[in-house]
Amino acid sequence: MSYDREKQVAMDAAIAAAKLCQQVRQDIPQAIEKQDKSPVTVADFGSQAIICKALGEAFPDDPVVGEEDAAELRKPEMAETLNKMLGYVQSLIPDATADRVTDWIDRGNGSVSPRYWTLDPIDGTKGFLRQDQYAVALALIEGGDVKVGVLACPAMPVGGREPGMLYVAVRGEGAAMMPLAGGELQPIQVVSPEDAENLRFVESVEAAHGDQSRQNAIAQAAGITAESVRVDSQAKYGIVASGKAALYLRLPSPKKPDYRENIWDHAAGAIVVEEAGGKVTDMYGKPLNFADGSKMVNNRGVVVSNGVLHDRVLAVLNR
Ligand SMILES: Nc1ncnc2c1ncn2[C@@H]1O[C@H](COP(=O)(O)OS(=O)(=O)O)[C@@H](OP(=O)(O)O)[C@H]1O
Ligand SMILES: [Mg+2]
Ligand SMILES: [Mg+2]
Ligand SMILES: [Mg+2]
Repeated sequence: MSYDREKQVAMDAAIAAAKLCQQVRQDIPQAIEKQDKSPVTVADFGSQAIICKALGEAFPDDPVVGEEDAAELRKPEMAETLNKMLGYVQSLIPDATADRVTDWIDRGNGSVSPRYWTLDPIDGTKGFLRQDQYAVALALIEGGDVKVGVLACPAMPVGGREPGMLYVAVRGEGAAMMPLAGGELQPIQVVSPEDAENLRFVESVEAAHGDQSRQNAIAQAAGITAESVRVDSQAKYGIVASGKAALYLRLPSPKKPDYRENIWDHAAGAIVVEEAGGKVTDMYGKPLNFADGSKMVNNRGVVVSNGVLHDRVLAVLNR
């Protein structure tokens, strides 16, 4: 079956959401604290609204499993935030209203199903707030297999031009990237073992999201001598997929041994790397499970590589 329409709708929606995010970021957004103490901004909500609206119109039967929901925003004390967010959405969708945007956001409260989308409207909210990297991440999953993935990375450097790169993949069709400012999709490939300059590894900026000392020790033992490059969000998957790094390691934080990864933090990135010729598993070599729920309860950590390095990294990790 062809996923041309899914790919196009997902790309257009992610590009529109990325525009909103960049507009919000120019105005120096405020962080709102969620119940789990993690930050969210009007851009996270606006991005989810725009993408869920587009998916709802194009694929009304598809559930969307998104990170955010509008319950807090509907509270009277959040009226100012809601209004601010609405203003940004209206710059792209003039007939948006407060009721409509909150409904669009809540389309993201769907459940994992035989066919569903998963959405992280801003992955790397902390990076977004720091003016560093972040990604709008959207993936279509069917029968537990990711079929389409789109990653918009509005802050990704694009040699000499306005920053912003879009990465996209369809199962069986390869991966490609395109500057967000416009241009053609260009096929991408993971790095080959001969390309010593790009045999570096990437990890999260936030120390609490992984185990940086172990990540560095494992990468060294697997033969990567250069220091890690720390990047926020699924931009790390885009960097591996486009051959700018050979490895992305995300090992469980010793401080949060019970943390389980969310599907929306990995699905889009995973297909982009796989279709660029790389490999993605958990730290024990198990495939990431997108079939059972919004958390990958039976996976621990994530190993993303150019493929060639993968077995060596797993061997070092599990010896
Ligand atoms: N303890 C712990 N362990 C692992 N992962 C965690 C943890 N806490 C949060 N998160 C998730 O990390 C998402 C941000 O991605 P990164 O960690 O790759 O980027 S960053 O460098 O930390 O910004 C972040 O995604 P967003 O909430 O979309 O920003 C979280 O879902
Ligand atoms: Mg978050
Ligand atoms: Mg995330
Ligand atoms: Mg997020």
